[in-house]
Amino acid sequence: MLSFQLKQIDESVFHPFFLSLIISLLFSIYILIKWRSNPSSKRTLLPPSPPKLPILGNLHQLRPLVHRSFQSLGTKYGPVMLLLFGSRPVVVVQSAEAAMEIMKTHDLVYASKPRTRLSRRLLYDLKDISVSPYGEYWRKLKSICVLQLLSNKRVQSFQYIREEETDLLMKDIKSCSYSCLAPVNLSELFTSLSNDVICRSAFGRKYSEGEQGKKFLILITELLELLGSLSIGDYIPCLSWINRVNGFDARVDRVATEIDDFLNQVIQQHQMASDDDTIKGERRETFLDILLQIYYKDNTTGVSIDKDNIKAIILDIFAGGTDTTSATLAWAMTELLRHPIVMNKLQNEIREIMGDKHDITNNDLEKMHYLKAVVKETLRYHTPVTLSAREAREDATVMGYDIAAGTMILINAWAIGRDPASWDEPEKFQPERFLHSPIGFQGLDFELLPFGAGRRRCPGITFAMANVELVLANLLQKFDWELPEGIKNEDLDTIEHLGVTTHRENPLFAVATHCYF
Ligand code: HEM
Repeated sequence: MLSFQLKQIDESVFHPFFLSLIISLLFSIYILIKWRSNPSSKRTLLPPSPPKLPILGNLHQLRPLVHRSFQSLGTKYGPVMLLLFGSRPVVVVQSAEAAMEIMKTHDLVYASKPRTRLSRRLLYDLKDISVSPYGEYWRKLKSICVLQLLSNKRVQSFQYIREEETDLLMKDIKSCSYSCLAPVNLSELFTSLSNDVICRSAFGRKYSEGEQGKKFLILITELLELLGSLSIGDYIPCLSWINRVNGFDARVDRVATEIDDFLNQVIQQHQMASDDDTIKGERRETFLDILLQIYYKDNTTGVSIDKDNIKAIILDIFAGGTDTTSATLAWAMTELLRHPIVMNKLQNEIREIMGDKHDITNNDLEKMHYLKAVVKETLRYHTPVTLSAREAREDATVMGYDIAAGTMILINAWAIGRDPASWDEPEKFQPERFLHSPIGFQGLDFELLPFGAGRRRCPGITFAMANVELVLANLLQKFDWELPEGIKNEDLDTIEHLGVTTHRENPLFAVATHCYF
């Protein structure tokens, strides 16, 4: 019996497979010893990492509101953590200091955006600005976008559009809410207003009106919800069948097709309207005209674009300019309704500055310091884009940790805005903290990053803030506000909805109780 076993061992040891295994093992040990004894070789220092499961990595530790899961993991594993989404390494950054290393010190290294199957399918194979890889194409398009639509000068020139749309909103509220003391759906009104202002500025007309318009706004919300979700097939390819079985892929295809149809119509209608206006001599060049001129081979910008490029950029403007602005307005009104003292103080400031004057101008807004503090505090406390994504273009470091090329980086701007290392009582809504503080949201102060920072910083800051300040100031100058009967201020919910933009899960309803115009 014993001899039989030894014979078996002898035979297996000299089997060619085992021989090669032993040789490679000895070789690896030799390489390891040599590597350790060589002082010039560097050992990889990876960021701390929570325990992982095979195949899933850390995905099982994430809840739908991912920014909150990251924050709670961060209390245990620190401000720079390495997670595995399936087999994909993802570094999560949650302190001002670490964010500064990514978005300032090594900004060029981290200037690309992660590519996923989902963003390829929904954003024209990464042809838009927000997910396009760092390079000449992205640089040219972003500069066209800034120059022709989002620069200070352009934003000034759209003042009349903001004023007209804000005026319409006030009249709507007066007739719907104030005249019969009925609750008004502020979330819905903010979405239409934000979309109308950006569409009139960029494309020369509105798209939110009628049944078709309502469908389009729902489509944009659905797009952002899909883009903000974790698609299992992107991280665990062997489980991508789940996306087919649970209907996720079908939903993505439907949204991509419906958006494409809609954008084709936008371009077609724009070209027809432009021809009509040219004949009537009423031509006013829009951002879309400029894109179409580049498309028709006007190569003075040094960039050539096809129709998919145009559609991808229009989509950026629709999505970037609608959801973020309306979410900011809805969160600001939510917190004002939850904090009547703050609301009162803001109303007093606005009404004192305005006196008997009806129309609020840019000059008036400049004097409203408490209004600016309320907006900043809203962006800190309810950061609309909670996570900014980057990809390491080459091997690099963050806070002394090694980061391999291709690693996805997620900067949790929401958690940074609530980091006790940077803020006193971060869980309280206190606009006063900004009254005597130089901290701004332009991307220079890394404890407040609602618009990101560095090369990939949001180009729409001036556009968005001009709109948010004007609408908020008008809402509080022209009306007194209360919650619908039966809801106490402190009971108003702040439940968040998942998506690229984190907005309210439930629409915000309020009643305009007094009207001052
Ligand atoms: C309150 C309003 C807004 C917020 C909070 C916001 C926030 C952001 C954030 C966090 C980013 C990513 C920055 C980064 O990765 O560092 C971004 C990118 C971008 N935003 Fe905004 N945004 C707002 C309004 C707008 C508006 C009005 C537009 C234009 C109509 C716009 C267009 C864009 C574009 C094109 C990008 C991509 C930039 C790039 O990748 O280089 N955003 N925005």
